[in-house]
Amino acid sequence: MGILEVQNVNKRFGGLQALNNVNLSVREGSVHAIIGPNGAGKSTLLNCFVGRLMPDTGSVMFNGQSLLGLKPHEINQHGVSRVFQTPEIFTDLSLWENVMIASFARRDGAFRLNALGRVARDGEIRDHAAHNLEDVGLASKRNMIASTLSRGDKRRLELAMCLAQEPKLLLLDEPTAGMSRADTNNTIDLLKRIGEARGITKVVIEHDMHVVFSLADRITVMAQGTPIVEDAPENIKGNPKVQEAYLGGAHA
Ligand SMILES: Nc1ncnc2c1ncn2[C@@H]1O[C@H](COP(=O)(O)OP(=O)(O)OP(=O)(O)O)[C@@H](O)[C@H]1O
Repeated sequence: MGILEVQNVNKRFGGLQALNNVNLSVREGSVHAIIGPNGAGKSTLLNCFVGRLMPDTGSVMFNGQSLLGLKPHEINQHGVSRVFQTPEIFTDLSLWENVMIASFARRDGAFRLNALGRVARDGEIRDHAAHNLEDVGLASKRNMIASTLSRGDKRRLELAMCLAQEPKLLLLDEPTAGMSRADTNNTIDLLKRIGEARGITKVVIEHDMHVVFSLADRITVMAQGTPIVEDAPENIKGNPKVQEAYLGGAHA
């Protein structure tokens, strides 16, 4: 039994079957990549894990509890955090303030900007935020305003905000999209280091195969809304079904 268990999930947008009977089991402590061509349903599936979309049918269980019907912040409080393709950060605030708000949300359940004055005087929150900024390598930039950061640093900041909520499951939606090769490699190292130190289970959606094969210990390949192969990374590349999916052929 995995920490995340998805059974028979279907999601239709009008005439389009975006998810077609999806089953997925994510083992605790693993890095599970979900790959597949554009439009395969990867983001739709992730959205069903975090309360942004409700599947038409099926179940999504995390740690033995159903996530369906819960609000995004309630799912967050269950220990599921998501890093988005476009970082969701407070651009007018300092890095320090951003992470303090996330640390506070861990206790309070929601991001509250109006609590910032009180939060900033809370020693435990300050220490917690400092620790998480340190972990992603942004401690020296903590007083900078978030909007002035490079794209790579913005994503690191968002990661620090996710970590501040102490997730058990971290969902990463193209964590290196738009990054230079150097930044991509730094992010891979960072995610590996954090995974080992904190034992967080990760689900990664990614198009960059260098990232996928550097991080994942299990890969699910989706095509046309359905998982067509699940296997260890070393068995994925040579799989004819995977090659067919990427060449644009309809799967059997
Ligand atoms: N809110 C929506 N309304 C209508 N159609 C949608 C919606 N969201 C996604 N789709 C469609 O559902 C299908 C699956 O989209 P999804 O974004 O999940 O694919 P993906 O595998 O994440 O693709 P990509 O790798 O390009 O991000 C696509 O055909 C997409 O156009």
